[in-house]
Amino acid sequence: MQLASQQFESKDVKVQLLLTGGHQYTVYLKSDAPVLHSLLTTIVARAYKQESALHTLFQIPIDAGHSALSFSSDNLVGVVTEPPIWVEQIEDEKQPLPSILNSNYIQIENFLTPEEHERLIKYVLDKKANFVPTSTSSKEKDYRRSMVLYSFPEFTELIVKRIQEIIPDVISKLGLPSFAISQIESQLTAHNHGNYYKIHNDNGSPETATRELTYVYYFYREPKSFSGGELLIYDSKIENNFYVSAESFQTVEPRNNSIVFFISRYMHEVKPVICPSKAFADSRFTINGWVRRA
Ligand SMILES: O=C(O)CCC(=O)C(=O)O
Ligand SMILES: [Fe+2]
Repeated sequence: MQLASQQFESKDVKVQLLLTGGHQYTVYLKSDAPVLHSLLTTIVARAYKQESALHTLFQIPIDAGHSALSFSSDNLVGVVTEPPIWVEQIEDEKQPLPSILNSNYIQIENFLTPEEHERLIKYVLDKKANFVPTSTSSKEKDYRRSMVLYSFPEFTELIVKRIQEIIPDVISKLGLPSFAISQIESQLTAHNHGNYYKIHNDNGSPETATRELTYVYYFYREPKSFSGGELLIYDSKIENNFYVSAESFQTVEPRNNSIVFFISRYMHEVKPVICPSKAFADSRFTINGWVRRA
């Protein structure tokens, strides 16, 4: 806060000081006297509840300098000036906007060997008939559209083993304190034309509360026959002492044979996939799941 008193020539001002307890004193000050400026500043500071500005000792000469009027700024309630002195309040530069915490994620390329990747593609094409439509825990309609394969034992073990190998490094790169892992869950999804998953987090229900990290391994047949399907991970901001999702986000490209890790409580969404052929084999595939803490 600043104070801008009008620019005027120095002249005598009759100043009535209103103090706590109903005390009043009248003093005469020059309009450009620093003490007059301090008196007015104190009133403005009180209006803005700036406690730090409210602990000044005022000492004002009275009786032509034969006496001194001393009081603490805490006791100053008001100031009457004659002629009037209007105080213009200039607010400081705008309060900084609530700080945005950029979401942190890591994406690791070439997660599986080319042979494993190829075997996996063959495998999902074989299992097409076992995929079922996805749902969400809230069962909300039109919130999520994709297909999922819940059982794929031939690959679960491989994926979980690979994740276990790198997880300490992932946790440290994400800047998280290490935690004891109880379980690594996995599912296999296919997003085809028009499929998506609207904004959600992965640990918002009692059954999912121990999910600490989400991972998504992306794979598809080359040449790539879809576009879209980006994963948006929303940043956070503090509102009323709570972390809430911000409007800004990080965009993750679902790159073939890459795996992404992020904190399960982050809000995220999958943008609609455009897959002109609509062929299952051209889908955006994932093996994704969650690392649970003990
Ligand atoms: O497919 C993705 O990129 C993310 C999927 C997802 O958010 C989920 O299954 O919870
Ligand atoms: Fe998710």
